[in-house]
Amino acid sequence: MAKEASNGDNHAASKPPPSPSPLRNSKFFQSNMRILVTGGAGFIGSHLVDKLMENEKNEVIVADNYFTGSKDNLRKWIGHPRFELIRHDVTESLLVEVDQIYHLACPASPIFYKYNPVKTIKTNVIGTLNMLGLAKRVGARILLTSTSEVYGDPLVHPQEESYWGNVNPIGVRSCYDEGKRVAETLMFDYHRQHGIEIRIARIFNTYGPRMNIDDGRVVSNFIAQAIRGEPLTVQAPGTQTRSFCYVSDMVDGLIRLMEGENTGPINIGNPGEFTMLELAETVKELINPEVEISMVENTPDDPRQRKPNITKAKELLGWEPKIKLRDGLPLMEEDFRTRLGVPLKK
Ligand SMILES: NC(=O)c1ccc[n+]([C@@H]2O[C@H](COP(=O)([O-])OP(=O)(O)OC[C@H]3O[C@@H](n4cnc5c(N)ncnc54)[C@H](O)[C@@H]3O)[C@@H](O)[C@H]2O)c1
Ligand SMILES: O=C(O)[C@H]1O[C@H](OP(=O)(O)OP(=O)(O)OC[C@H]2O[C@@H](n3ccc(=O)[nH]c3=O)[C@H](O)[C@@H]2O)[C@H](O)[C@@H](O)[C@@H]1O
Repeated sequence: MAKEASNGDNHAASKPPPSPSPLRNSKFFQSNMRILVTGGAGFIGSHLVDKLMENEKNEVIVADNYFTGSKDNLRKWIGHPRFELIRHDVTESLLVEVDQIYHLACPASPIFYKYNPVKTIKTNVIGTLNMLGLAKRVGARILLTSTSEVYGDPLVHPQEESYWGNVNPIGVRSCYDEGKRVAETLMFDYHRQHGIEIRIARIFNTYGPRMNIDDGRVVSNFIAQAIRGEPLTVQAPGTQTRSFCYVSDMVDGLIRLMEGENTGPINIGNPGEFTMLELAETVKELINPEVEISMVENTPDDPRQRKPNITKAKELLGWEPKIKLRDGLPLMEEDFRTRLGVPLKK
C-alpha cells in the first residue's frame, strides 16, 4: 500500500490501515470498486454520483435521509445495476461492504442547518463517527467534505489550511462550523489511532444546477429572484466577500483528493473573490438587467471575507478550477428556468 503523505503536517498514522475485503486480492474474481456516497441525493453529492457512475468499474451506493436532498437528483440512476439508493440517516449505524466512502451527509445551507441545530451537530459528530466506524470495519478510505466555515470569520486572508480559524463556539452557525471542526478532529483521531485512510476537503461556496431553489444560499437566491423578476436581496452590508466554485470543478477536486496520497485538509474552491453587491450586479447583467437590487438585514456571525489559498490543491492534486463565475452562472439558468416554469423569452 502506498505510504500516506500528510502535507508535511506530521499526521502520519501510527498503525497500518486494516485490510480491505479479501476479494480485492482474489485471483479469479475481479470486483468493482464499491463506493458509498452519504448525502448523495443532495446538490454536490448527486453531481459526484454522476461522475463516479461514468466509470464502469464503480458500483455506487447512496445513503441519504432526504432532509435537503431528493431522489429526483438521482432519477437517471435508479434501477441501474451498478447503483443503489438507501433511505438512511447517518446518525444511525450502517452495515455495507465498501472500498471508499465519500461522506457528504449534512445540510449545507445556513437556513437548513440552523433549522434544527441539534440535529446538525448529531449529523456531523455521530454521523461522522458512524462512517469512521464503518471505514474501520471494512478498511475503506473515507473522505469528509468539510468547509471553509472552519475558518469562521477569518482574521487571515486568503485562508490557508494552516490557519486555525476564528469561530464563535456558541453562535447560531456553531452547529455547523464547530460540528465540522469536530468531524475533522474525529477523522484525524481515527487516522492516528486506527490507521484509517482519511481525506479532508475544505470546500468553499459551490454553486451549479440542482441547488434547491428555496434553500436560501446567495447564488440560488439571486438566480431564482432574477428569473422571477424579483429584487435581488443583498444582505447588509453587501461588501462581505465569497469565492464561488462551479460544481463540476468541485467534483473533479474531490475525486482527485480521494484518489491521491494526501490526507488534507486541502482547500477546494475558486479563488475569484466577489462582494455580494458585485455578485448581484453580475447576476443582474447576465440574467435579467431589469431587476432591482435591494439591501436587506443580515443574519448573525456572517463571515466578512472568504477566499481560499489553493496552493496545496495545485501542488498536491494538480487541481485548479476551470470555470469562471461569469461562465458558470449562465449554466444554472436553464435548470432553474425549467424548475421554476419560467422559459426564456425569445
Ligand atoms: N455547497 C457548498 O457551498 C458547500 C460548502 C462547504 C461544504 N459543503 C459540504 O458539502 C456537503 C454537501 O453539500 P451540498 O451543498 O450538496 O448540500 P445539500 O444540502 O444539497 O446536500 C446534503 C445531503 O445530505 C443529506 N443529509 C443531511 N443530513 C443527513 C443525515 N443525517 N443522514 C443522511 N443524509 C443526510 C441531505 O438530504 C442532502 O441530500 C455537505 O457536507 C456540506 O457541508 C458544501
Ligand atoms: O463556503 C462555505 O464553506 C460555506 O458556504 C455557504 O455558506 P455561506 O457563505 O454563509 O452561504 P450563503 O448563504 O450563500 O451566503 C453567502 C453570503 O451571501 C449573503 N446573502 C445570502 C442570501 C441572500 O439572499 N443575499 C445575500 O446577500 C450572505 O449574507 C452571505 O454574506 C454554504 O451554504 C455552507 O454550507 C458552506 O459551508
